[in-house]
Amino acid sequence: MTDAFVPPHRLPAWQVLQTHRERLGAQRVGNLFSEDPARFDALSRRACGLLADFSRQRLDPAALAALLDLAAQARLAEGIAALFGGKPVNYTEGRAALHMALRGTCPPPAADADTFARTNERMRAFATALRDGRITGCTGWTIRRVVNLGIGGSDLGPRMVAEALAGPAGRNPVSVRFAANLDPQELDEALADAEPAETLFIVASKSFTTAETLANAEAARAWLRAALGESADIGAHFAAVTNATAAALAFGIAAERLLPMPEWVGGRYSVWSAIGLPLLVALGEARFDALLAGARAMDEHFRTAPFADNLPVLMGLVGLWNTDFLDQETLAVLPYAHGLRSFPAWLQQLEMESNGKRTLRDGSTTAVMTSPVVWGGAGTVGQHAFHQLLYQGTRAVPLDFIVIADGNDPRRQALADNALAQAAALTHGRSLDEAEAALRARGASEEDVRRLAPHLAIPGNQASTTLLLPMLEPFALGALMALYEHKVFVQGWIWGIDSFDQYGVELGKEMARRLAGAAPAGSDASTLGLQQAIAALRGPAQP
Ligand SMILES: O=P(O)(O)OC[C@H]1O[C@](O)(CO)[C@@H](O)[C@@H]1O
Repeated sequence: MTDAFVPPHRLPAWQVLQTHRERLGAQRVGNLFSEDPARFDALSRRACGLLADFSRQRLDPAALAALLDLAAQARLAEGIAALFGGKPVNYTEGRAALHMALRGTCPPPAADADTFARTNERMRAFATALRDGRITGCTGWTIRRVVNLGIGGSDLGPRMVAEALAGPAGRNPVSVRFAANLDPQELDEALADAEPAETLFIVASKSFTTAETLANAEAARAWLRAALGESADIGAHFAAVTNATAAALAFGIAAERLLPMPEWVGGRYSVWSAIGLPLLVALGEARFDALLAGARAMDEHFRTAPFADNLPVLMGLVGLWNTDFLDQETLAVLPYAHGLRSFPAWLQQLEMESNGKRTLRDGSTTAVMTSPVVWGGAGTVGQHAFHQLLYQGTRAVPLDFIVIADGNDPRRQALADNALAQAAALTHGRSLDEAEAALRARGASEEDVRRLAPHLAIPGNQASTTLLLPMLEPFALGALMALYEHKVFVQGWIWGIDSFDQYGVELGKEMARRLAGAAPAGSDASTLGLQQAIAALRGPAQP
C-alpha cells in the first residue's frame, strides 16, 4: 500500500486550501452567519438519525468543496474500499482492521469465520446465563457482580457505553463494574460491598501481557482465595477475553470461559467484540444488538454516501481544516449528557492513539500536523469550570458539542438549551460596545463602564460542530461511535499514517518493565534522583 502515495501537502487541493485559509483564517465565525443567513441549510447533514451541524465552523461552501477535492485526490474512496475489503490497512503490522465485521457490516476473514461465529454464540449464551442467574460461583451462590479487568481499549469503550446505557445500579440483575488502574483503589472500589462467592472477574486483554490488567487479575485471585479458601475452585469466578489464549489458559482461565478475540480487531476498536461482554451483561442482548445496528448503519452510510453528504468524511475533513490550515492544536468534545461523561476519554484513545503519529506510509516524516490533543468533559459541568478559557482566553479551541434532543424531562430539555446557548455565545461573543451597553443598563457609572467593559467583552469566535442525537439510546450511541471511528480513518488515510498501530505506547510499557525494582544502568539523573527520593520516603522494606 505504499505505491502511488502522495503526502497530502503535495496534492493540488492543499494549495487551493491555502488560499481559502488566507480568505477565511482571520474571518470571525459570527460574520459568516451575517453574510449567509442560510448557512445552517448549506452546512448541516443528517444520517443514521444523527444531525451534524458544521455551520459554526470557519468554513464556507467553497472551502468545503476544496476539502472534498482533497479527499478525492488522496484517493479516499480506495482507502474506504480497502478498509471494508479487509485489506491490510494496518500496513505496519500487515493486518486488516475489520471491526465493522463485528457488527455484521462485512464478513470476517474466511479463516476466522467459524471461530468468530462460535465466540459470538458463546459470549451471548454466557451473558444471558449470567443475567438469568444461572451462573454460580464455587460455593453454588449465584453470580451477582461482574468486574471487568482491562485497560485502554479493553476498558474505555465498555465502561463508556455501560455508563451511558446501563441505567442506575440496582436496575440490572448483575452489577457490572470496571477496574483499569494499577492503583489498588480502583479495584477496591469496584469490589466495595461485593460478596466474593457472588463475584466474577472478566480479564480483558487482547495481548494478555498488559501489566496493569495482569496485576489486577492477580489481586482478584488473591481476594477470592482469602475469602473462599486456598483450595476453592476459583476458576468458577473468572472469564477472559483475549487474542493470546495460551497465556490466558496458563493464568488458569478455564477453556470454556475463554473468549478469543481476533487479531484483526484493534484494542480501541474492540468494544463490538467479546470485549463487549460486560456490556452484554449490563444491557442484555437486545440493547447490545441495537448498539451494533447503529454502528452498522453508520458503516453503510460511510461506505456508500457521496463524500459531500458523508458524515465521517465531513467530520474528518473539518478536523483536518482546523488542524492543518487554521493551526488549531486541540479538539474539545463536550457531550451534554451525564451518561456520556466518559466519552471524551474513549475518544482520546481513539483519536490520539490512532492518529498521534508522524511517520507516513512511505517511511518519511509528515510535513503537516496530525492528531489534535483531544480533551473535554460533560456539559453543563464544564461551563462552570473550563469554559472561561473558551470565552476569553488566548487560544482558539475547536469544539464538538454532542446534544441529545430527548424532551422527556425538563432538566434534559434545559441541557440541550444550554448546549445551543453555549455554541452560539462562543461563536458570537460580546463586543466592547455591547459590554458597555450592558453595564449602563445596570446603572454603572461612566467611570465603571470604561474600567469594566474590557473585562466583560468576550471575543468568542470559537468554531464548533454540533452533533444532535434524538435520544441517548443504543442505536444512536452506536452510530455516534462509528462516526468517530470512521472520522479517524478518514484523517489517518489523508495524512498517510497507519491509524491502527501503537508503537509509541509500547516504549512506555517497556521502560516501566525495565524500571521495576531498580533503575537500570544508563538511567538519567531525574529517574535516579526520584527513585532515591521515593525509596527514602517509603523507608526500609517491611519484612
Ligand atoms: O488489551 P490489551 O492488550 O491489554 O491492551 C490494552 C491497551 O494497551 C495498549 O496496547 C496501549 O498500551 C492499547 O492499544 C490497548 O487498548
